[in-house]
Amino acid sequence: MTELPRTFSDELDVRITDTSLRDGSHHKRHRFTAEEVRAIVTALDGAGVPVIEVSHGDGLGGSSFTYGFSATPEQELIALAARTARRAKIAFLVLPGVGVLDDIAAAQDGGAQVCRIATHCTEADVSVQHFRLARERGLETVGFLMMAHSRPPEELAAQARIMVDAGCQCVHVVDSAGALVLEQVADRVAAIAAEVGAEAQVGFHGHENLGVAVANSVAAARAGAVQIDGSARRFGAGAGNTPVEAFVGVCDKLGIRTGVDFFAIADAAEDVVRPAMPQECLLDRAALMMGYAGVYSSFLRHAEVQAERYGVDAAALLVRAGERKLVGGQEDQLIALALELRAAAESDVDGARSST
Ligand SMILES: CC[C@H](O)CC(=O)C(=O)O
Ligand SMILES: [Mn+2]
Repeated sequence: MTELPRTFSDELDVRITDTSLRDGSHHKRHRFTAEEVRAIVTALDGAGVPVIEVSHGDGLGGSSFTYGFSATPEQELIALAARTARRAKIAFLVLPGVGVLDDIAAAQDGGAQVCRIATHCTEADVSVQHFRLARERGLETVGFLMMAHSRPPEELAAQARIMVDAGCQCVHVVDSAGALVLEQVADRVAAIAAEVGAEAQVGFHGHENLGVAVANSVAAARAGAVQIDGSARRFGAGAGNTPVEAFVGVCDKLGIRTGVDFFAIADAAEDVVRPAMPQECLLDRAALMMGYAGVYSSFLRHAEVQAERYGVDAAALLVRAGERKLVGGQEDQLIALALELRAAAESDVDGARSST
């Protein structure tokens, strides 16, 4: 195995960020209560998870008609999480344009320490002022290159360079669609490490839509990623994220040190996180289609709503979204695609009638 860079401490090979209280927000339609956040932070922190991300699923400012309204204001949840955690750092996500600079300042005032800034993987330039502000304010910074399956490694590396020059301290390969498999992850991590590795870390954020999120996360670590995201019980969009408890168990067996207690995180996932989930994150047909066709995992709930409303199949709608290469922020185009599918189905019926 390639030796892992030891950038955090002599005791840690990879640093895990649990994102159930942010990516899980998509699955829960942004309905987290204060009590759930308190209980989950307490359990994850107790298990030794070093970073816990809390935000609306679409990041700061995401509570809206477009993405769905939060049941509890995210800044309240961030401040509550920061007061609750004894050891873990609290992270938040911001998508420039959805969240604004003032939102970053407010999250830090609430006690958050890690600012994660996400852009589509060809649009890193929109994050420059956000990284600058975050660094000026002394926040730790992470950059998310979302939908990373859609561009080749060298293009991602060029985008990573933009983020790092602006102040990003760790660039994540973000497999938003759960569409990457094994060496496709490793190649992307390695290309970014070759470009920015002397100045910044590389990380990986996986989704389970093709059932390989743990394996992908190991591939990322072996290629040089030192920050790995996951969610206890896979609580995330689509089929969910890399299950933290399984990843920790696999790392224990491979001698990759995460600092997380396997038995404690297994208990947290089962006894605390699962009860807060509306249902398990399923690797069902719709989720599989997202991995196969390369669709944003956060589109799943939106596709289900539009499929129901227009009487079309959610999996077929997601495949069409993949063909059209929709990106985050284009959720409303699912309505147009659902109408197209319905019109196609109606003309099939009319055609069948006129030929009988
Ligand atoms: C809409 C933001 C998105 O959920 C960020 C993320 O976790 C991903 O792209 O996978
Ligand atoms: Mn995600």
